[in-house]
Amino acid sequence: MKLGYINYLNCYPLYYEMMEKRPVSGVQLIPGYPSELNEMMRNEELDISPVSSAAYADIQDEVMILPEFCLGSVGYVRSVILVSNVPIEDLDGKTIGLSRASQTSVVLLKSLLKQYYHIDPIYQPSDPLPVLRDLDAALIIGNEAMTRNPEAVPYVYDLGDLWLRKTGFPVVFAVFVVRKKAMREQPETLKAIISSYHKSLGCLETERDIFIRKAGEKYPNIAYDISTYFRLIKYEFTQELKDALRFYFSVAGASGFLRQVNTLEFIPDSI
Ligand SMILES: C=C(O[C@@H]1C=C(C(=O)O)C=C[C@H]1O)C(=O)O
Repeated sequence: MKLGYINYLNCYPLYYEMMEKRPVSGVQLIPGYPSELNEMMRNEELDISPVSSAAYADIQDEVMILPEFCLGSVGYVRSVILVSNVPIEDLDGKTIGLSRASQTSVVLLKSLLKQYYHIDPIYQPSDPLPVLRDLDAALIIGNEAMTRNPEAVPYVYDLGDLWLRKTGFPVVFAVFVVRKKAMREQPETLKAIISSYHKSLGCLETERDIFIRKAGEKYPNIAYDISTYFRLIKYEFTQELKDALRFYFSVAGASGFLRQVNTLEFIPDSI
């Protein structure tokens, strides 16, 4: 089975067990930016992967969602930010760079600015770590949002925090999906991956110090406290986060930024 891995600190807690301790037999790990994994999932090059929640709208007919895991935040997340040379209210008609690594946060930012700020900026794709000199503002996600950046920026907005304050909802940035075909053909491998994710999250509690140290060794450029970050990211796909995801899809669908998602299709208990 080909299993995607978001090559960011945020995904590490679910993969610690299989990357640092016991590989899951029959599984080939494919690392990438979220947008790359989204694309590979669309092209049937991956069987199971975290994907941007926004990408689920495109592939909803071919996949099912793992009901227990997600990458989310209730408010402040730290790794999804809008950096800007002007206050957010003044971005009408201004140019905003959008990290090519992202899909969920791109749609989230566009929905927020359209529906809640009533402003209409010019968007352009940008490198994951953009040069702000050529832009008025930029959306940055993942590790790139947490590396020490020598460029001083007057305004930094945390999009998890902003979304909660404007809408009252948390954010689910990524969901874990499996192709229906792979689920039918290799249920045992799927179960082994799910079990490894559970064990991994268990290790985050039982051997926290070594876990955090290894995460820091894998991603040495992170400028923030990793232990705190692993508390900000929500890995358990709670009912509150499922409702938040439905809300996100309703806003993004109504804004015309995503295909409508009417139901979240989860894998059955009896795989
Ligand atoms: C919290 C994050 O969530 C992410 C944001 C994503 C997106 O915007 O499409 C996708 C996966 C996650 O990596 C982050 O990148 O820091």
